[in-house]
Amino acid sequence: MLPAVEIDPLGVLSSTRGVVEEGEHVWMNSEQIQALSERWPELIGPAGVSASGLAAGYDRYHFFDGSERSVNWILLLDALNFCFWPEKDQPRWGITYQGELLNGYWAEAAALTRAVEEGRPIWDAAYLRDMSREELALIFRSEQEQQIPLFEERLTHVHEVGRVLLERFDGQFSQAVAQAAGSAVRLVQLLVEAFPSFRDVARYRQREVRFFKRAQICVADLHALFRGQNWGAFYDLDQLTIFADYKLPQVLRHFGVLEYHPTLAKRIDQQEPLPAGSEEEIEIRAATVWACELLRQALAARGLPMKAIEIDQQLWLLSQRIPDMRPYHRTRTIYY
Ligand SMILES: Nc1nc2c(c(CN[C@H]3C=C[C@H](O)[C@@H]3O)cn2[C@@H]2O[C@H](COP(=O)(O)O)[C@@H](O)[C@H]2O)c(=O)[nH]1
Repeated sequence: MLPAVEIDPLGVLSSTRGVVEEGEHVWMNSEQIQALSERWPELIGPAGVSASGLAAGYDRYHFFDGSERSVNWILLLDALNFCFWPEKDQPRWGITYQGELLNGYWAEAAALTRAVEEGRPIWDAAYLRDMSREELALIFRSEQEQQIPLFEERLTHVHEVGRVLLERFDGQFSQAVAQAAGSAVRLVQLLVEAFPSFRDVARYRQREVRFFKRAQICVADLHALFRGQNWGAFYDLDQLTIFADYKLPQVLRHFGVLEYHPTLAKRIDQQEPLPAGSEEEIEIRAATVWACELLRQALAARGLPMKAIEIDQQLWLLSQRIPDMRPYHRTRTIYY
């Protein structure tokens, strides 16, 4: 049985609880959660993330000028922050930035930083609303000739961000942040209500299941890049959950925290596509949310209180450094 959770205003923990309890394809291993909580200090090390919430050195891929332009830039970053992996046996999409070959999320952030440096006003709502296919292709251009996956969906998201910003927030996401009045939960709810592409909600056996991954990470990124100041200041970040992407389940499985039914494990290890909305996909994401909640409780019990978003960041950065993990699940989706 899963423990009770006092506060869950977004309804992510409560809506995923049933999936974890009924799931038949994915399990959590409580001994391995305990073991991971005991290894945590040695794994994460004293460094961990720098005070800014951004791991040292990653700032260079993120445009930041402290103005409302940065607030719009972060919204765009997370409107496009999904699905960077190629078709089976194809090379990954990536870009060369400042002489460094980047792929995945880092390539996305760097491409959007490169765009600003090249004079493309991607922080301007009208420019986003009217962006051409050719312009977006230039923004994500790759020397390796690979096209970023789900290009058309990304163009749709760019237009949506511009249009909704102009319709609802006078072109400035900072106005939405101001309306949230310091509440991360409120801003997540605003994002999900106003921007359809952020409405990361699934259905599992006739029930609604909420993950809100890109809405939650957008708020966490605002907090990190603004170092908790002005548009990055929130009083209830402890009420956010981890962000159910494809790297966290991969690293949790690596530590034996998540276990997959042999049939599912085989499909994932052979990089077979896992349909969006399938029971297996939803069970992987729900178990990821709950495994991190149990890890958070185990860490707190050992005198290591951490927010879910801090556990998320540490696990994700760790997942970027561990070589030769078994593949992550391949669900072609705009949600993560
Ligand atoms: N759960 C969680 N998922 C995260 C992130 C990030 C980057 N954010 C941090 C980076 C710098 C700052 O510290 C930000 O906080 C990207 N992703 C997801 O990973 C996937 C990309 O993986 P790969 O293909 O290997 O690049 C994709 O689903 C993407 O949406 C996170 O932090 N947590």
